[in-house]
Amino acid sequence: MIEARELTKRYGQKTAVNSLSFTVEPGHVTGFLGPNGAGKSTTLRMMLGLHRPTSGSVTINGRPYTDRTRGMRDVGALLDAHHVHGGRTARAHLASLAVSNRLPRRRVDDVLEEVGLADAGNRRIGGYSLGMKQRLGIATALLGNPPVLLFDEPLNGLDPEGVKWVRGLFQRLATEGRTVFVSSHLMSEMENTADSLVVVGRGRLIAAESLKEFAARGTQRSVTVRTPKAAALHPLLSDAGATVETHPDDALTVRGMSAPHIGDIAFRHMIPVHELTNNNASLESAFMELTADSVEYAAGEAR
Ligand SMILES: Nc1ncnc2c1ncn2[C@@H]1O[C@H](COP(=O)(O)OP(=O)(O)OP(=O)(O)O)[C@@H](O)[C@H]1O
Repeated sequence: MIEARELTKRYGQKTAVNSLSFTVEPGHVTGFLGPNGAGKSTTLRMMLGLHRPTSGSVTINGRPYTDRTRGMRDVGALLDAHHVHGGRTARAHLASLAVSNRLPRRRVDDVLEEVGLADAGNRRIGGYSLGMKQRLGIATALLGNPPVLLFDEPLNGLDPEGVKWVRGLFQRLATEGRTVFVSSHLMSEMENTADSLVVVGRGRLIAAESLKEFAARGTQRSVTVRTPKAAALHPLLSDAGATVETHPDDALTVRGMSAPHIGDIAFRHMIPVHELTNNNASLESAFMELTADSVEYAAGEAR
């Protein structure tokens, strides 16, 4: 389990991480989500002891990372897929890590196989695509077979097949009982990857809950109505108190009124309705709404 308590990091006047408290449980893929500059990388670096918190703490299974002696056997991480020596082969890169961390050499072949780089293992990393570098970064994180895994933007640069593979891998690692913490600035990436979320905006915690609970926070529910008489229906709905937006393809987006109520009004005025669809609050809209609030809130503060 990962536990952040009042975790804060300031760089001079800039507060990159602001009193963050959350826990990340084993057995789940937890998404760490926030717009660019929200403080995700800084938080991950503090988890790994690469940055010292200004105040507060973050522990992994009860201890700060810097107290740990088992290194890659305890925690595996992918921070920056580019941060590898391009002149080496992937196999040599992993082998040197295995030696310095006293890991069995066979782990190198195991993880190359696991990430689909077995055939490319003897090629120089400099010639790798971004997607291949991400796979190598994931292989590096897995090398020590650790119970806790941290990934910073691991889906970046992967093609759709690669994204599907990573999702399957993360789910499997979680099913094995590991703690899997994955950052992204895109809700669309997390939607089918994570089952829990820690959402941050401008260094502050916005939410720490399941994906389902997070989606329910979105308030922007709407109904799509398609009718050849959109121009006639629009004022009828507005007069009844709805907020209506017109689209060029005979469609209206209606807020503040239920689908049955809209249907009844149309029926009373003999207006044919070809479509009446509830648009439930999506994760994306919940994310946009909640992070927009955090930006406004933070913009008013001295930072
Ligand atoms: N070494 C540093 N010195 C000064 N400011 C920093 C430093 N590192 C990060 N910051 C600032 O702290 C804030 C948080 O940055 P961080 O990289 O942690 O965000 P992020 O959520 O990972 O963003 P992204 O999705 O863009 O990677 C940003 O405003 C960034 O400019």
